[in-house]
Amino acid sequence: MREADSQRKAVVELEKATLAFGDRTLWSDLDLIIESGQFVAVLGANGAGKTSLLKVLLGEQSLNSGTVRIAGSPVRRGSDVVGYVPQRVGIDSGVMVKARDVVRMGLDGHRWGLPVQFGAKRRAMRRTIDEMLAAVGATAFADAPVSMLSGGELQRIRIAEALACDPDLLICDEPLAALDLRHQQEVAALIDRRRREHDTAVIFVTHEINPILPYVDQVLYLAGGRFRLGPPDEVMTSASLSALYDAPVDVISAHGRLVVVAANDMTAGLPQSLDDHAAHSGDGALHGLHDHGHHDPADRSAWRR
Ligand SMILES: Nc1ncnc2c1ncn2[C@@H]1O[C@H](COP(=O)(O)OP(=O)(O)OP(=O)(O)O)[C@@H](O)[C@H]1O
Repeated sequence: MREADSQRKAVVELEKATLAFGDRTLWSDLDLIIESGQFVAVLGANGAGKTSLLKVLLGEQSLNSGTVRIAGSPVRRGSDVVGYVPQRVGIDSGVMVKARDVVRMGLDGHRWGLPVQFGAKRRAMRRTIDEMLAAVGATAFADAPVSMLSGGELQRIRIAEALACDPDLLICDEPLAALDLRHQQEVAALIDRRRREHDTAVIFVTHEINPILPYVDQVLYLAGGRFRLGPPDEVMTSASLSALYDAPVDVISAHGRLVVVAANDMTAGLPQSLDDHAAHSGDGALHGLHDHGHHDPADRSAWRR
């Protein structure tokens, strides 16, 4: 048990949540509680409903049934208790927009055109922005135009923007996409540090779980209208994923990582194509996982419900 467990609060509360488009159910009867400081990874093939789940939490998508609450209140768009790192890496802005301007935007609910601040207010805002930039290791390029930044630098700025309003919940939609391994690890560690130091709850959609596995408390694995939810060492097993897909899936431990593999001919009849997963790793592996050496099962068990 972590020290602060007694003070943990439920940041996300999904109860019997169901989302369907037409006659296609993405997930149903989903009960998910994410407490402050908890890190939840959402996995699943293309089209499994991961981004749609995030949209529900952002107030952009209604449930067909069930309820969703964030920090004890019904969800609403633009809530400042929620920080969002979107899927796309680019920033649609003029070449002259500086990295620090993007973070400043995060302080104002993601709107451009803050009223001009003077005197003490201006200095306080500048200090806050400097702190956010320092926290994500972006001081060196704070005044660079965002159009000049690398993918990894830009993603740091996006995270600083999302964290600028000190949210209770950080929603990340594939923030590691397009980053090289070193930057994936750095960004993952950065998010982990933030949730530990500020008790920020994190929900993190990813196709590449290796860089975050050391930090994940729970995995929500979506497939074919069903899901598995629990600590990684319970969800990411051959038995668990075979049951989820209703087909043979092997979870193999290799070189300190887990790799999830499906037979090539098993996709027929499955509710979701496993080929989609294979496409991400290029060799039939569904997901590369996970360095057991970093895990602390006793720590994670605190999150079991
Ligand atoms: N508003 C909508 N109306 C109808 N269908 C939708 C709508 N939004 C999403 N879908 C469908 O729901 C499915 C799930 O989409 P979603 O974006 O949540 O998948 P995902 O798991 O995030 O996929 P990916 O890994 O490709 O990003 C897709 O088949 C998508 O076309």
